Amino acid sequence: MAIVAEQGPRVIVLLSGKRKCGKDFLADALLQRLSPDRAQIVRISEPIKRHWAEAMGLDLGALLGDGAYKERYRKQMIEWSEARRQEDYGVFCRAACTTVRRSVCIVSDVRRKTDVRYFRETYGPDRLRTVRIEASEWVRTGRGWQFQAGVDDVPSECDLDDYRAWDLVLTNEQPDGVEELLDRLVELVESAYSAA
Ligand SMILES: Nc1ncnc2c1ncn2[C@@H]1O[C@H](COP(=O)(O)OP(=O)(O)OP(=O)(O)O)[C@@H](O)[C@H]1O
Repeated sequence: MAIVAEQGPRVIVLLSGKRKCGKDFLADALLQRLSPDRAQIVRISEPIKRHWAEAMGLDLGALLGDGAYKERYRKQMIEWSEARRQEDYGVFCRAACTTVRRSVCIVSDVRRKTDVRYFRETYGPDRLRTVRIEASEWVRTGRGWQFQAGVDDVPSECDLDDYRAWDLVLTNEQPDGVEELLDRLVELVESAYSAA
């Protein structure tokens, strides 16, 4: 039986979606709207990339960015991290959360049902809000997405495709529609904040 943390953030927003749907983009924009004094972004992939950068002598900053560099190592990182998760499904969520200091935590790369489970068990369901970001393959291709076997057809990309309990589903396709998406995200956070 998991023990729910009494301390920690007042609201946790979990962002999920296919590659290049705009998870990082919207997380950054939401952070600016809420203010970095109050909110922060947490990436479950950060401890994975840190491990890889150290073990392989790679550039951690480039691995964390949205450029081509991380794509070179994505498949290997997925395989390595999958093996670690088999032993302990919360291993990377726990490691990523050691940096949590602010009252609103935006987790920008939720990929598995066990990620959602970890946050629900650790912080309790009342503080949690889940968001699915959608964009068509056409739009994602325009942002640099290309199908890659071993990346786009494995659980890290597909495990949440059949999850239906999202608190909010957003379509992020229009550059001029961002303000409306942010309004809806802020509303979700503020309602959770006042209820907490
Ligand atoms: N609404 C938008 N308007 C303009 N550019 C956008 C929008 N959404 C995303 N982008 C751009 O598309 C690219 C991919 O977005 P982003 O890196 O946020 O995707 P992601 O879902 O985090 O991808 P990955 O899963 O590969 O990390 C980035 O260059 C980002 O700036």
